[in-house]
Amino acid sequence: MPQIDDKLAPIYEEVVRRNAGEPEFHQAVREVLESLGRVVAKRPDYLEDALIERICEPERQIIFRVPWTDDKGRVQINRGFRVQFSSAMGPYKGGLRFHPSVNVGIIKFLGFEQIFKNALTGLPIGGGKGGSDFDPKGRTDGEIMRFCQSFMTELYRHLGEYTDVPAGDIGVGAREIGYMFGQYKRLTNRYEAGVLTGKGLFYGGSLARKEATGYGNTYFTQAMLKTGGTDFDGKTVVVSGSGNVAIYTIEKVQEFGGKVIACSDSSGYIVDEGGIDLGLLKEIKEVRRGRISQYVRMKGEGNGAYFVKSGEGSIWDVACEVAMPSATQNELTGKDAAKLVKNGVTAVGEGANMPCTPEAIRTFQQAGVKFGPGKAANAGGVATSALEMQQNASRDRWSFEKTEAKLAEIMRDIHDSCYSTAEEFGAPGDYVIGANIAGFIRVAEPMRAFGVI
Ligand SMILES: NC(=O)C1=CN([C@@H]2O[C@H](COP(=O)(O)OP(=O)(O)OC[C@H]3O[C@@H](n4cnc5c(N)ncnc54)[C@H](O)[C@@H]3O)[C@@H](O)[C@H]2O)C=CC1
Ligand SMILES: O=C(O)CCC(=O)C(=O)O
Repeated sequence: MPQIDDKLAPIYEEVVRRNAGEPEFHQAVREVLESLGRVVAKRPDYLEDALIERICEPERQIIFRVPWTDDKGRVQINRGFRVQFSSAMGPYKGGLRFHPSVNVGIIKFLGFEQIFKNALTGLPIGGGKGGSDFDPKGRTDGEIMRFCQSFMTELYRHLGEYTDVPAGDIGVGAREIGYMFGQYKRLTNRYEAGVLTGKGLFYGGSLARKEATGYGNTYFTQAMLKTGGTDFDGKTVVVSGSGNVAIYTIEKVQEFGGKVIACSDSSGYIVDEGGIDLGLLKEIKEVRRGRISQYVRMKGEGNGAYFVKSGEGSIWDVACEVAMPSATQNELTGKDAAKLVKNGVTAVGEGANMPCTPEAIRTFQQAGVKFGPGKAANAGGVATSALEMQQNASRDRWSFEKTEAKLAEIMRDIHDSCYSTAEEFGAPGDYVIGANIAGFIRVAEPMRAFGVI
């Protein structure tokens, strides 16, 4: 297991002590601190003024009650969160997650990752994350609307285009952003378009934001493949998940000539050896909001597609050359990684946040698999959110082509800065170290300029 430098180990111990029972947050902090040993060896001044300790402590954490009424007239209670982690680079920026597994530790890990990810984009956005333990599964539009309105009725006072700008994440897409924007507008009596991103195209949303995270991961992974003189063309690819990130990863990989043969949801995974039919997948997931097993039923018997129920196998048992985990944290374990390596995987691009466990990352890196960590590889979503903010601030609207071209350029820049930073700090080819160090330096500099705050 990689070690934390002696000078940084007490910081990690204090994070664990102060944030007891939050293993995902510990995991995210540990990975960054493991990388930073190389930085403080060269630049011991970064140890001054508790700068690293301050990065590990959120600027503000908000936890609130969200009461709402279901369709049967019963009052339901959920818990809402917003962790405003770092405003060193700009207003807090990061998504909202609605999922029953949400707790403060999950939101803190996501907010912490977001600081470095947002810094890597080179755009002026700080790091934050929020959400609720609300489960949207099986809820009607009316229930979703009442929940979103209640959630925003508390959260609105902490937001603003210069303060904190949320967007979507798991369980939060254009429908939820629409309800929340409507309630924000009503409560504040302000048409403040830049307060949320991922908005619908009729009221200030950006073209290509919906596609951006999946497309961005595909651009990043393509850049990694190119360092080995290859690309997606003709490669077999597995993408976990079947939500926003997964769908638009599949779309771009197919455009680049790759063949995506499997995807999943929390009920299980499907394999289609002929290549996923994206039109059918979108119909099931974006229109019907259905389960992934419907793919096999709708495709019809004898068409080479099959479904494996959750618990009866893992999507990572499916052999592929490129793996793009795009569902949730710690979904790909050391055992899964060993299986993928045995089956010939050559590159992994993380679409989700922290989908690979530390053991999985180690297994990939030791086997020489090119590994793109989420905070770099999936930064295209938040980068395009920042482009949405630019369009809102200038009352402008860019074409899909212009926005995607900027996204592609940002992803190439992120790739190149991770690659060159890893080399500079003596770890060539290690994108984890490259991303952590490049992101850290960008945040550390303004923090020092601001003094002890
Ligand atoms: N939406 C965005 O722009 C960005 C999202 N991400 C990350 O990408 C991942 C996916 O997010 P979205 O596609 O936006 O969410 P989504 O809600 O559209 O889709 C999530 C997908 O993951 C699956 N999933 C969730 N929990 C699971 C579990 N425990 N086991 C198996 N499958 C599970 C769901 O069934 C669904 O297919 C998350 O880790 C999110 O934090 C990262 C950067 C930006
Ligand atoms: O677009 C955004 O502001 C947030 C995207 C996000 O939540 C993420 O990058 O994980």
